[in-house]
Amino acid sequence: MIKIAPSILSADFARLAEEVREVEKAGADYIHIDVMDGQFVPNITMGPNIVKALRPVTTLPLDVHLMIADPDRFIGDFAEAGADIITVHAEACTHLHRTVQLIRSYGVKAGVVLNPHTPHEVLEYVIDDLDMVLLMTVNPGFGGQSFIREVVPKISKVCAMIRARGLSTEIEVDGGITADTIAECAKAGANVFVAGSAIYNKEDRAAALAAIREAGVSALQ
Ligand SMILES: O=C(CO)[C@H](O)[C@H](O)COP(=O)(O)O
Ligand SMILES: [Fe+2]
Repeated sequence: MIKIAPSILSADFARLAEEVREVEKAGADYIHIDVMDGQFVPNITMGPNIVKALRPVTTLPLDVHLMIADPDRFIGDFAEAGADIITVHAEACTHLHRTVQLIRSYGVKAGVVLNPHTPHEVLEYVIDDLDMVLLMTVNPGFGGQSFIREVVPKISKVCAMIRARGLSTEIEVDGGITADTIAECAKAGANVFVAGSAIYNKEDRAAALAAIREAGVSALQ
């Protein structure tokens, strides 16, 4: 099954509620919220206040991607603001296992994100506790970057790891996902696709979302 998670990073921030409602109406599965701190990544975006403001706007799961150093400091704030899924970068956590347990302690789904250069083996001792693995297909920090194709074999490796253990962990990919790049990710085993600029930079967001989903679905047929 293909799930599409529009990233509001490329939405019009002055009309955020309408922008979220528009993609919900267009059939989005998750709302992807990119949190950047100007330290782990060279950009600053949104905090728990935005998650809290958007919580009553949509019934879709809020998929909160934390690109922040030492995320333990803010996990409680994002959980209380209404996040349904919180993903943290393995590269930003000194005690990744502890951080995963902290997310779960709030009853929130937990995910670990890997940068393009980070090997999948880092998941080995936490995978049993994860609801989601997020594989970056760009270096995090900005929307609208080009897809890094070298990550595709890592999708297959994570998929094999999950299947070997009989888990149902979701595999999300993020960065440069379009109707052209989704197919190879879907074939490799990803099932959740973040798309920011490929949806929000288009005039007809519903058509853009449908085209991306259709390309993913036909890749699996
Ligand atoms: O995490 C991110 C960047 O760090 C964003 O989710 C991602 O880049 C989405 O933007 P686009 O689809 O335009 O690449
Ligand atoms: Fe993201």
